[in-house]
Amino acid sequence: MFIDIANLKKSYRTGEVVTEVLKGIGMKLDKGEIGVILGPSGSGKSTLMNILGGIDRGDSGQVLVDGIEINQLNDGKLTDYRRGDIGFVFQFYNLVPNLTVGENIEVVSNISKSPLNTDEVLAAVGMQDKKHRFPRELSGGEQQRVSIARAIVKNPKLLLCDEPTGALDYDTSRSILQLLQQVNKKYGTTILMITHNAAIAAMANRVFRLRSGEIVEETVNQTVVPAERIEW
Ligand SMILES: Nc1ncnc2c1ncn2[C@@H]1O[C@H](COP(=O)(O)OP(=O)(O)OP(=O)(O)O)[C@@H](O)[C@H]1O
Repeated sequence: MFIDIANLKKSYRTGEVVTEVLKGIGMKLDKGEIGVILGPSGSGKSTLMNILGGIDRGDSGQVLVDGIEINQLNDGKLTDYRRGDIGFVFQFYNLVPNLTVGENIEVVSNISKSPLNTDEVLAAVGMQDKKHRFPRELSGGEQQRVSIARAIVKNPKLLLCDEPTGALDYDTSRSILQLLQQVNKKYGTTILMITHNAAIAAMANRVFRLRSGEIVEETVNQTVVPAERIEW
């Protein structure tokens, strides 16, 4: 099992008030699979993703990723894990505005242990012709393609996507989802994606429904639907 989470709990304290955000989460995902986390606003999706990505820590429970118990790593090791093993894609692309597309990718590949080739990755996301453009000269969908290229150039073990199509129109969203499925096939990258959109669940191997900090339903899709055939 590539991701194996058991009884994960997380609370936040604001002044005197303690809010239990994750109440004993258990979930598993195999290597090379696509997982989708569905759930309403405030259900704990980003908190779970942040713990898996080494941005935050759980209070208790097990978070095994590729055999590493990340909840037990010291700060330095957790940073290495986050930098080396995890690719992030967010709703807003967070590209560096005064760097070109190629440079945005190279700042990551330059500090990676075994990066993929920048031109190869740009070709994989269909952006090879825009290498010398600046982010402001690109559409939202194109910027998201670049942010996916930047996430995969380090050849991450796990790609975490938080509402990757949240800011995009229908057709562009579908092309980005298609791209994520292609990345999953081409590089064998395990992908975990947060979304509000239940229709997107059809493209995943496993679907986890989160409500108030608990997984209330897990579905295994026997047939994974290609993103270009998903409609909503
Ligand atoms: N750093 C923090 N300090 C205090 N409370 C927090 C913190 N981060 C998250 N929370 C609270 O934890 C709960 C879950 O937040 P989280 O961002 O994980 O939800 P979400 O499912 O991702 O929501 P959304 O879909 O709106 O992004 C919310 O009630 C939020 O206010």
